[in-house]
Amino acid sequence: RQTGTVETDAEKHDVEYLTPISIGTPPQDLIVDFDTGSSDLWVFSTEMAAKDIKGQAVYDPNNSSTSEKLQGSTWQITYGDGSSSSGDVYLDTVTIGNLTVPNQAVEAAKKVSDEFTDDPNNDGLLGLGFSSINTVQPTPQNTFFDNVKKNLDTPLFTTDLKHGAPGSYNFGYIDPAAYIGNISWTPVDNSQGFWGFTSPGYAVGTETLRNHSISGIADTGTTLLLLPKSIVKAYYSEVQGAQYDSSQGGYVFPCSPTPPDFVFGVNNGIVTVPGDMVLYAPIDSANQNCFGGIQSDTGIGFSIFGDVALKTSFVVFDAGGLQLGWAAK
Ligand SMILES: CC1CCN(C(=N)N)CC1
Ligand SMILES: CC1CCN(C(=N)N)CC1
Repeated sequence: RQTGTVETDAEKHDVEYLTPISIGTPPQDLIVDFDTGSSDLWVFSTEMAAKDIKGQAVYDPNNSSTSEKLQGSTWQITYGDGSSSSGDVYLDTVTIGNLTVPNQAVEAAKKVSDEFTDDPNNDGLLGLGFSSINTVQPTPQNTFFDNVKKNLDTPLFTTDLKHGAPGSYNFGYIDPAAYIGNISWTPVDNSQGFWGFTSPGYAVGTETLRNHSISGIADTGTTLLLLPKSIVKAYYSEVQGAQYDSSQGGYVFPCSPTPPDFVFGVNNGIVTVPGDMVLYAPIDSANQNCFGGIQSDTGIGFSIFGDVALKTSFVVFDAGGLQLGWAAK
């Protein structure tokens, strides 16, 4: 049985976290977005039109002695922000850190939308959601984690995303040095293929927790913390000068003073999002006004505990116990 670890690094404003992987023989190195909110491993490839590739590394199945085309299989995925990609499928060796899966479904892109073409540092996505929402047709394929978990000491992975510093994804073990205090555990609802859970409530600043069920998903592929409109309104009502700015598509507020912390419950524990993490990014060159890291989940159907929430914590994605563990660090 094994364990593994790989370092992940944030793009500007922690908009996404990029992690190196190797595909094929000899190994082809790509840097991809590990995404617990989806379940396809897809990469830029030599099958794409040259105009759609602007700086990304590509996977060339013809340059891998271990690639094997999954005849007749295709994939197509659209993400929450409207971006999309599609293509065909190979089985090939995929290595993350010291962990290798010999026959991983590698979804080679033939087409990607502009959001991906215009993101030169991102060579694809590695889904860490449940394989039930893999988009390969006619036969959905397993995620890397689903394929590797039988070889792990225990079937879990952990995230330790950080603000403006390298973080890590660990597989098969819980690193006691990576967190402080106790881990708060809560059951996972994977019925929609996500790492879903229900938080019992929230608080603004130092007030006591308000009882308010918040059902959402732990999602490394979403940048912000997207919550019910009523909670977002309650939070920004306590931020001086905060207002909904339709041109920006969300709440903005003066970058100073630092806004209050946002706290959400996890079972009988709490997770604190420090006010300075809610200061997501300046919207003007004078850095006067900032776009909020907490925004509304309207239209999605559930909340999304994205990177703004995850980077405050050490989080255990436990497929064995079907539970999420949140700890401070
Ligand atoms: C429900 C949505 C959450 C954001 N997405 C994602 N991380 N892949 C898409 C699905
Ligand atoms: C979950 C995915 C959403 C779309 N992405 C993007 N536009 N770069 C990547 C992450």
